[in-house]
Amino acid sequence: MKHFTSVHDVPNLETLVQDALALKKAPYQHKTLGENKTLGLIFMNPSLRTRLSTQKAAMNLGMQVMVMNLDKEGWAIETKDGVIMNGTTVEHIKDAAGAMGQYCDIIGLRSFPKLQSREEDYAEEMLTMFKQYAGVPILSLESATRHPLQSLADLMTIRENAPQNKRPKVVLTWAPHIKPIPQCVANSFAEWMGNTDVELVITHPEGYELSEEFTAGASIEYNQDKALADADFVYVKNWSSYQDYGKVLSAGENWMITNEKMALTNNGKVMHCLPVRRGLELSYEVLDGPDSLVMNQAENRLYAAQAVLKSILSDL
Ligand SMILES: NCCC[C@H](NC(=O)CCC(=O)O)C(=O)O
Ligand SMILES: NC(=O)OP(=O)(O)O
Repeated sequence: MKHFTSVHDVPNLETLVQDALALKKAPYQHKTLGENKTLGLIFMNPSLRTRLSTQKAAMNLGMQVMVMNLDKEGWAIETKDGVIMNGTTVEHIKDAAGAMGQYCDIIGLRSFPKLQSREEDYAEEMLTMFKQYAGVPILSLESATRHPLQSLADLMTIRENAPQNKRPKVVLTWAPHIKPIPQCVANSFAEWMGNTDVELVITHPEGYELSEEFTAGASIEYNQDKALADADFVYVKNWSSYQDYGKVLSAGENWMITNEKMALTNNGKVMHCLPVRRGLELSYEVLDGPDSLVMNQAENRLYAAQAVLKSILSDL
């Protein structure tokens, strides 16, 4: 694999999932593959899981890792092409990415959407410029529109917990939040599910429709109780509106998943990428209950990252 920024970069999805599950059983099998190779992890936004799991994944493969919180520790970055830089930005992304490419064999980038302009966010300016100017493979650590490392870990988790002899019914449900949150985790999850053999139902209040670019093959059900019927997996996530871009349209009373709602499912399991606002997005009882897969997902982040890095290293 060259870059890893979406499911479309994956040459064979089944091989990648199987590889990740195999690495979970034998994490140190390829501990010299990354010898003398350096991974740079660049963060424009906070992270716990992505930062630590990707760093650990690289260490398991024998790589050296450098981490930089570019938003706080670097020079103020300009992303617009052709502007006269007589304001507050100090260096252009072209020069910053180019320089980082001199020190790293692979670069991971986290760059959230600003949720001001849909056109700007969905153009994936930062990610695209890194690809263009770093001159090395780029690994998305969550970009403006997608979170592919999370989606791979989620797919592993579904494979490990799927019912026997049944095409799993997966429900992606919108959850309440107090502030505008990106669509990227939901976009990416829907897109990955669309590339595998599951029945995907997406449920949310009207106005929260995701871009159809990501939801091909999914059905939309505005009634959450109806959507939950017979579900094997309930993936909980808040997102702000794509149509009325970046807006919170409703408080979403009665949308939080509780044990009572889970009773509508087929002994369904609950998933969330974390971090989660307990008691707002998802109830304590469900998160702490026997059907929660959130720690399973967090664990799988390590092997998802390791499988992706292994694939990129093999093609360097
Ligand atoms: N990397 C995982 C999710 C990141 C982000 N969550 C957040 O921004 C949470 C912020 C808060 O709860 O204040 C999201 O949902 O897209
Ligand atoms: N799930 C996830 O990406 O978590 P972090 O934002 O903490 O990396």
